[in-house]
Amino acid sequence: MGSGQWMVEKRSGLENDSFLNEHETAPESGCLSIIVLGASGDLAKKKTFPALYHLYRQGFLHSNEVHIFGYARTKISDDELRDRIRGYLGKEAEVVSKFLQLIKYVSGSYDTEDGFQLLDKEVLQHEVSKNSAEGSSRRLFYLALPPSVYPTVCRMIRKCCMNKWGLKTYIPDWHNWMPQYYAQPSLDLLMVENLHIFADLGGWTRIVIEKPFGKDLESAENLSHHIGELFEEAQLFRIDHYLGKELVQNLLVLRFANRFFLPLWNRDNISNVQIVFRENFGTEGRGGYFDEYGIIRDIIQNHLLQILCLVAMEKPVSLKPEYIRDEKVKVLQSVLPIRDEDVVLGQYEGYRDDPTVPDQSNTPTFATVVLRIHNERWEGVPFILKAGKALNSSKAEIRVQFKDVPGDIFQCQKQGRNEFVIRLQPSEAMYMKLTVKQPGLEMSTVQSELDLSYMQRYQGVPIPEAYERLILDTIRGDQQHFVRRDELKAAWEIFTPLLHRIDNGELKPKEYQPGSRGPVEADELLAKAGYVQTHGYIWIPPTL
Ligand SMILES: NC(=O)C1=CN([C@@H]2O[C@H](COP(=O)(O)OP(=O)(O)OC[C@H]3O[C@@H](n4cnc5c(N)ncnc54)[C@H](OP(=O)(O)O)[C@@H]3O)[C@@H](O)[C@H]2O)C=CC1
Ligand SMILES: O=C1O[C@H](COP(=O)(O)O)[C@@H](O)[C@H](O)[C@H]1O
Repeated sequence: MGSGQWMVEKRSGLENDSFLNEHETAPESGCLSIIVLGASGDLAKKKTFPALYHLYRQGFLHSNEVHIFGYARTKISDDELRDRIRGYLGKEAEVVSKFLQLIKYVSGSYDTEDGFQLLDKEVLQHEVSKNSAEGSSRRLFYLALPPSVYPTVCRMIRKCCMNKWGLKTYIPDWHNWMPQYYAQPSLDLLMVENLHIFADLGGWTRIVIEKPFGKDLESAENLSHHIGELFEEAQLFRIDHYLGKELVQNLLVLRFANRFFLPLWNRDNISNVQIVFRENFGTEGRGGYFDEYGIIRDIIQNHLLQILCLVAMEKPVSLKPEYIRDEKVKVLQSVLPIRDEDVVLGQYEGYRDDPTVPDQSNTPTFATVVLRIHNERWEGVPFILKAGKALNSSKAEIRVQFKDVPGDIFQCQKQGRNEFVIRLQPSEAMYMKLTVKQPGLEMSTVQSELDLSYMQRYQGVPIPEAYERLILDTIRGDQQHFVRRDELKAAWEIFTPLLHRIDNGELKPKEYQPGSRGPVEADELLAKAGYVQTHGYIWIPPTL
């Protein structure tokens, strides 16, 4: 169904976005308003606005149809907001200043209607100024806010700021008894003899929510329930920015578009899988936030678990977002309860010196957790999720270690196992550690690698920032790389019992030196889980 047409159909409720998704016909034009709530904050400044800038610079956002609104309580002018974010954009002064002109700032509270009514008025004014066909305007709300205010903010958006469905043009007789514009919920008023009439003019309202989505199963479910009463799932984009990273997006291609991985990707061949996140700095100014959450909620329950899903899931029926997310949910539901002996927690020395962190804090800044998947493909293969702050390096990678070669006639086992490593950052790469003949006259073996280093192989090809890609997906209505409600629930089901035990002080983190590998017990757990470290071989990212 194309833009500008009316449709009369028997239907039970308002399902505009789901309907469009189902038919995949949402037009990609029309007035677009992007509203960044929490515009004065850290994420907005460092990630959201720069991502929007890059989309603009590359021509994905057009100045003739897009306008960006910042909203927060802080009382600043448009120019003050622009000055705050200017330094985080780019070096092309002219493009930057054109982009900044698209931004307007509205100040208001998060829990009263007047601010949101003002915001709505500004957005509407922009839509009218662009001669947007009534009903075709698109409103994207990005919640760069602490989760505590999500419920009230969502309520306010629902009440005051939904995309307007213009009726005047299309039902000339009706506008005499209706206000000129109707927000979506009012469409129920259009029920005539059990027929609902609605416009499919490509307009929508979508909400992007930042993690953390709750603190445990119960709080996450409450949040989902609350927001679910206001918006349909198809309107909700729960962002996990690791899903926007280039090599995370490559996982399904690697696994399902390459014949040689298909027969190997299972318990018969793979000994263990490690998914690792390391940062060489501490909580740095975010101690207050971090202490409430800890490394499991901050990194493992979301970023690393999402990666585990993509590594372990079965092939989806097709690339339709719902098929992919169905498979992810199945993997999560197959994860066995976590055993205490499969966990090592750490806290770096000096973490509690931060004045915003309580002196007695039990919050882990490091954790290794071994997950076990109870299904035909993965029974017996440990998935080791490891994350830590203030370690000796910064990187994120997936390391798939294969089993020993049976009947080792070269006696090369001591040199190390085959590994397939996907390096997410820095220096995106994937390499396969394999044993080869040492070049020369002797018949001896050595570990080497097949290396696909992106910087070398794709010279001059820019790798988009995760947020850039995910915001574009939101505008396009593609939910493949966003977390669905049941996925979130299944993820919390895995970690909630462990988190409660940590919160209650039943499990204590071990102290480790900043700049170290973390607690030594973590390496012992790795060895116990079956990981065999290769000695004497180090992969070095190639330089140009
Ligand atoms: N910063 C980061 O790198 C990352 C952040 N996130 C998530 O993104 C969201 C935003 O993060 P971030 O920008 O760091 O957060 P901030 O603490 O900077 O908060 C954003 C804005 O929200 C308002 N705000 C802050 N505290 C409160 C409060 N208690 N009640 C109401 N409003 C408040 C402030 O605006 P004002 O007072 O002007 O209204 C502030 O500028 C969070 O959910 C966070 O977990 C996710 C990944 C990374
Ligand atoms: O979500 C988060 O991610 C960052 C790390 O993101 P990256 O893209 O730089 O790897 C982490 O520092 C932060 O604690 C966490 O909230």
